[in-house]
Amino acid sequence: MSKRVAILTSGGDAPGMNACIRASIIACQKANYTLLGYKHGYNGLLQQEYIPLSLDSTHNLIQQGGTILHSARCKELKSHEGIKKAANNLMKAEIDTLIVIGGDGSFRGAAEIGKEWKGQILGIPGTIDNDISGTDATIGYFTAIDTAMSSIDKVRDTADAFERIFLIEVMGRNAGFLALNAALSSAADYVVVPEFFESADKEIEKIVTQIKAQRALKGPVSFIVVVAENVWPKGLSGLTEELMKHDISDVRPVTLGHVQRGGSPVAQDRLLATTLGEFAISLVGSDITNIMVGEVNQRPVTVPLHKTWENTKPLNEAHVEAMRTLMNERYSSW
Ligand SMILES: Nc1ncnc2c1ncn2[C@@H]1O[C@H](COP(=O)(O)OP(=O)(O)O)[C@@H](O)[C@H]1O
Ligand SMILES: O=P(O)(O)OC[C@H]1O[C@](O)(COP(=O)(O)O)[C@@H](O)[C@@H]1O
Repeated sequence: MSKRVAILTSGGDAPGMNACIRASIIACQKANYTLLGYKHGYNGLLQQEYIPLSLDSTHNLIQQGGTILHSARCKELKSHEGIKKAANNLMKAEIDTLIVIGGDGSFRGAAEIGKEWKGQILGIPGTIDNDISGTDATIGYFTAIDTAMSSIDKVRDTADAFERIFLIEVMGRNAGFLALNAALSSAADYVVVPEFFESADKEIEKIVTQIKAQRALKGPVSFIVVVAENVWPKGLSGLTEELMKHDISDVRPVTLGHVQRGGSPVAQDRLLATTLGEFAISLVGSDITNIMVGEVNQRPVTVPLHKTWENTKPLNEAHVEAMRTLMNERYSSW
């Protein structure tokens, strides 16, 4: 039976969102569903700002970063009036299924809409932070690791030339996935992640121990500390001040910033986005609702929306072990 499906991208944009939209368009066309795209995240839903999405939109889309539907954060949806308006607009537009590509905040919004609207709601995880429980990875995460890694490689060149200490801030909101994996893949010397951060005092002792031990062994060489955002009190300037108190100066801070959200998606993000987009459309019309589609051990799964934020996703254990041996505790036994 023909269905009217609406899709939107919400919260921080992530490379691969377009690949997911493309897969959804093609799968809808094959199933003979009408697909509409709400623009500007939930703002478009509240303003009834939508466009038809057809095969005309899919050409050269898989490789484009950002999102052709645009994204936004939407304060109004956090109020009960906003939720009611969204539900009402979905009813007026005769939508059967709403697909939300976004992070945990966007899923909270979707779950609230689900309390007021009887249609089907499907979430697809799209965020560079990878901080969503129930899926091994989120769309955009792999590209962001790559972008951060190649930026750190470049900083390493000048760090080596001057034998300097660099502090590099990586995004991730309140999670350390991006920082840890960018640090491991760029052979950084130390990484500060929220999952293991106890206090600035304890952490600074560990960092200084590693820097001094490394220098005692090798002489003046470069040292790269990757720091997850929102962890160190007063950020990189706070950490620079702490290092100066330990007689470590000539430190340079680098904040990678929003460059980490851009760029053409790498193959892993395109594959994840494509399979999740196709899988979501295969569920349209079923009685599965208020769920996120995800991937665990390379298989598609469905997860109740509330579990995506209620459960905390742990860092990969093997990555944590590698972090200890190769970075944070490398010189502990010297
Ligand atoms: N508790 C909530 N109730 C309703 N809507 C929410 C809630 N939390 C977030 N949202 C909506 O989702 C949008 C995106 O959330 P945000 O946390 O900024 O990004 P992300 O989805 O990437 O985590 C918010 O701007 C808001 O419109
Ligand atoms: O784009 P803004 O509003 O500056 O937000 C920055 C935040 O967005 C992100 O890039 C992505 O986070 P979300 O996917 O949760 O929106 C975070 O890593 C960062 O903390």
